[in-house]
Amino acid sequence: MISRNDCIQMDQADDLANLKNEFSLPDNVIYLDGNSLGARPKAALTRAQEVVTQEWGMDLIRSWNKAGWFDLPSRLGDQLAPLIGAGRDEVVVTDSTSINLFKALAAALHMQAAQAQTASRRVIVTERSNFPTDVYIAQGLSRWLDRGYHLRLVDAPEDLHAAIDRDVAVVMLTHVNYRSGHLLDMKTLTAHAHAQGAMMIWDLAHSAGALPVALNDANADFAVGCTYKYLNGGPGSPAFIWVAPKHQTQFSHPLSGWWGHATPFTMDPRFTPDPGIRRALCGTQPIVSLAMVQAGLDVFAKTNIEALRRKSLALSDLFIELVEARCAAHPLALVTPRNHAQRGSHVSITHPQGYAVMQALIARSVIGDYREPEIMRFGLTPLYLGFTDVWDAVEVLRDILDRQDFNANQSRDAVT
Ligand SMILES: Cc1ncc(COP(=O)(O)O)c(C=O)c1O
Ligand SMILES: Nc1ccccc1C(=O)C[C@H](N)C(=O)O
Repeated sequence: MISRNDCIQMDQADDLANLKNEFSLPDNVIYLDGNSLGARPKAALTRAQEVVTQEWGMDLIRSWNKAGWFDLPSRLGDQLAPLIGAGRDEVVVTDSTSINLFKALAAALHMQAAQAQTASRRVIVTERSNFPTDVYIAQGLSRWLDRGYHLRLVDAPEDLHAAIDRDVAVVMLTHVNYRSGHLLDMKTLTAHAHAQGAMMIWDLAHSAGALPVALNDANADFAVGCTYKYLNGGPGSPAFIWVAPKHQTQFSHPLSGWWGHATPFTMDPRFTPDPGIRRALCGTQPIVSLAMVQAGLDVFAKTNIEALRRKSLALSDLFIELVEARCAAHPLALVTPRNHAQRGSHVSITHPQGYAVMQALIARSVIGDYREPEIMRFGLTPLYLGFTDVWDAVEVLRDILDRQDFNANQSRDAVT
């Protein structure tokens, strides 16, 4: 069995170990929640100071031009694009994932309704276990359109193929499931959706910055995702939206605000969409928060996503192996697939007292989170975690379980 010393040696041999220095993390905390809120890049503080004191404080309104605030959604989109297999002028960083999904779904339904072969289709396919906001947005939009659109909720990844048939207008899937950590095969599912005449939207919330994504190669239609998880943009930092180049001129969504206009400062009462990806914008962006996204993205310029993926899988393999070996006496069950091709960058494990056990871990500075039902989630973020951290985290888990050192009557916080 792997020892702590082995882990120390693995850290010493790890080319990516230095990247941890790019982040500010409290001493003695083992942070296993980068899948929900990424750690703070050190550069974020300097950047925030610059934006607040110089750009806002001194340059005031001039910063929309001088500091490039107005172009920031596109500049950051271009910087993010290579991480998701997209090109220049294909991505903007803006709004929230929920809102971007609304735009993408509205645009996809609109495009399908405009084609004779697909106009009568009314089914939107997603997974029942998708992150609830995705399901809610699709339900909300369907209700609002009032044209009979409805969701087909699929219960298991292996049932997706059969559920995507010729009644389907749009398939809307999350690449890595927030709860199970299950990674879907983007290329195969996209090809199948297209073969059935459906359009394909991917939510990359748990894959952007966590593993290589190849949107153009997979021939996907639209994608959205957030920047506050593996991209380390900060709490509530704006999300992104990608529109395949071939769809950009038809991409039309109902949130046609002035930032999506071709010439916003002509103040024309008629809406003429920007010819390119900026038509996906709506209105004024939270510049201070948006500026932090750059600090997160800059870290990726110092490494590459393939190397990060290799380390992420090595960390999650180690975590699974150690939990199974050291906590074998306890009622734990692995939810996340063992197969690398089906695993994202977090590992989910159930325990009947999952919430209480997670609170006990957090009290001992091993920070993960909890999702219903009974799931403890552990994010294995290769940018700032080492192999010894994994060993130490499992040791704390073992100790808590062996000594039953958790409070089964633990009351729930608002955020779990
Ligand atoms: C798959 C997925 N989509 C969307 C979201 C969140 O969307 P929003 O940032 O709009 O709250 C999350 C997590 O919060 C998520 O896991
Ligand atoms: N945005 C948040 C705000 C508060 C608490 C959690 C989140 C998350 O991002 C949850 C995450 N999407 C999840 O996979 O559970």
